[in-house]
Amino acid sequence: MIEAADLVKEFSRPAVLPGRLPRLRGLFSTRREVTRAVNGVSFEVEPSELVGYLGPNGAGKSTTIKMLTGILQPTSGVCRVSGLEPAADRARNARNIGVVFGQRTQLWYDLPLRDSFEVLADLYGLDRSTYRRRVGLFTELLDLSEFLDTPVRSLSLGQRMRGDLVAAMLHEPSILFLDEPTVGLDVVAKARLTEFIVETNRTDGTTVVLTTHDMEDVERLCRRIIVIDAGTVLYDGDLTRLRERFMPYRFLVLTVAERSVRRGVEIPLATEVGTAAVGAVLPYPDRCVVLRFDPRKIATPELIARASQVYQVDELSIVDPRLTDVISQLYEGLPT
Ligand SMILES: Nc1ncnc2c1ncn2[C@@H]1O[C@H](COP(=O)(O)OP(=O)(O)OP(=O)(O)O)[C@@H](O)[C@H]1O
Repeated sequence: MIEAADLVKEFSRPAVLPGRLPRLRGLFSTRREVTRAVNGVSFEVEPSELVGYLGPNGAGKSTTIKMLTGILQPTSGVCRVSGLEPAADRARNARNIGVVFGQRTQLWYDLPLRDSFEVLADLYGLDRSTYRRRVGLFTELLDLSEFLDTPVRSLSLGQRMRGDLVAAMLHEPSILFLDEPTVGLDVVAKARLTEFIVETNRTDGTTVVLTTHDMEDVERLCRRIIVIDAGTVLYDGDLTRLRERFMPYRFLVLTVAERSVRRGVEIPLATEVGTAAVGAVLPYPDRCVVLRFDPRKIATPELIARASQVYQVDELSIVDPRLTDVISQLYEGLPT
């Protein structure tokens, strides 16, 4: 469905010259500085996949998305989306894809939301019955009825994002590119949006490429992630396997009756760590014991049984390392 093969994008701009009045001198210089934003990225996305495209600031995520949507022409390499070359076949590509850039809107600020949808429906040549069916469906799923007639400039960020999603999906695209769709949204708005994305992917089989810094979104939505840094792919695969490779342990979090119930018994294959390692997970940190263990070396029930011999346990839970920490580890290239 989507194919990127050795994709490269360079940006070139006039060099900043040293010395006095650099900007003025730059006007008369032919020297240019080149930034290689995407540096040989290759991947494939199958129909109906929901893939997270992750990376730190400036990694080249948006630049990749812009090449796949036809906004930018690659410097070299090839990309194909539903068999089309996006930059060369922009109009046809636009019929197959929906795009949301969270930082920008494709709606018209002065028009009520409904009128923006009408304009887009005309642009896509949707017949009236399809248009009505789609807007009806989205109005219900995303709860738009209260603000359909409100000018876009007066919408809250969450309402505007919901409007942008509908705008991207009116023409029933088979592929959705979402570039930070939940940035700045509160938890309720975020949950509504992510549910909608999951539902669209599941029921319509829409292929989704999602760029985000929000690891909660990633955990909720994606089984597969592609991680890039400095324009190069660092990891492409299953989220579970990423955890296994970079942080192959889990935490057993215990609330104990008293901190002093140790009876000098060792718990092999588990290390006691501070709550900071898993975040403050319990309301009584002074009675909280956190054991780090490798589930490949000791089965969780066995560890729990052993821990119960050492501590008088009131409550327990198993916590995985935070995805943020796993990804940071990946950026640093330090498998444990
Ligand atoms: N139009 C442009 N002209 C020059 N350099 C650019 C341009 N667009 C992006 N870049 C540079 O390319 C690199 C990658 O930028 P890009 O926006 O793709 O990163 P990103 O991974 O989406 O980052 P973020 O998470 O901050 O949005 C950065 O160094 C950026 O400064």
